[in-house]
Amino acid sequence: MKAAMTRGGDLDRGWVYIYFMNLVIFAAADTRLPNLTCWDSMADASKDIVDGFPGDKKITVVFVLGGPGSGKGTQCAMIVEHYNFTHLSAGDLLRAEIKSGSRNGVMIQKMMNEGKIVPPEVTIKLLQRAMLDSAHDKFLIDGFPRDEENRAAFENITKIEPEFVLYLDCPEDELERRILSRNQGRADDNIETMRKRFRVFKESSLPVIKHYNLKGKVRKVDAAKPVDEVFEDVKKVIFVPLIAEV
Ligand SMILES: Nc1ncnc2c1ncn2[C@@H]1O[C@H](COP(=O)(O)OP(=O)(O)OP(=O)(O)O)[C@@H](O)[C@H]1O
Ligand SMILES: O=c1ccn([C@@H]2O[C@H](COP(=O)(O)O)[C@@H](O)[C@H]2O)c(=O)[nH]1
Repeated sequence: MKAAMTRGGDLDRGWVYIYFMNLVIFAAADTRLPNLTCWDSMADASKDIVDGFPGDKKITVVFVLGGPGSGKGTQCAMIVEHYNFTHLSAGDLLRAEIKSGSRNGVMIQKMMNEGKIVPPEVTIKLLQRAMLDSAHDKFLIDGFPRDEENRAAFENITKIEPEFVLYLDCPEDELERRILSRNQGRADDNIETMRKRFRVFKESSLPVIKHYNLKGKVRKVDAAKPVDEVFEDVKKVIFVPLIAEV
């Protein structure tokens, strides 16, 4: 009897064990639910980088490329005063991402400090969000795409090809002089990082310019001249024949 009771007790304990194990499994499944939801919402969050642009709105993009300090930001600011364009600087968007404390911030900061190019999925997502948030349909995209990987990814994801590329051509010694006297507190404006950035420009960004040149899409300007003279060339040679002044 005692043995039977014990066996019975063992059986009871067995059922209790199974019951609790089931509870644990259900509870575990339950705690996984928010994770699954989180994955779903992550998929949603990344949706905007894979779906191109909504509607039939025609988006006009001009890429503005040139070495570090060639005057991309300066010329873009002048262009938006005269033409109906919105200026998006890839570098500024990345710096804002660092400041926002996002989980990519540390990685972006490290890449920038070394003059390296941030992975396309990060930069394209920021650009695409900025374009979607804007009511505009004409964009000057400054400092992007920095390499062939970024160029191909941008075209594949957004289905946008630039109208043309504004290439600000400037020799290295002038770029160095400008960067070292810019005085905006940028961590990458020092001689060592500047040289790395220039090397990356030659090795990775020039092939992008060559790619578009083969398609007849590059408008090159001598950016070593004084600011106003560069703008005269930008204006007369490039924008006037193509786009009406506002
Ligand atoms: N044509 C020019 N002549 C002399 N100085 C210039 C000229 N254009 C811009 N600068 C100056 O050179 C510095 C770099 O210019 P800017 O920030 O416009 O270059 P950038 O190409 O946007 O640089 P980065 O790629 O590093 O962001 C600034 O201090 C700016 O005032
Ligand atoms: O498409 C881009 C643009 C920029 N970066 C990184 O940012 C720095 C600074 O860019 P600026 O255009 O000079 O403001 C650049 O050296 C890269 O490290 C990038 O990775 N991708």
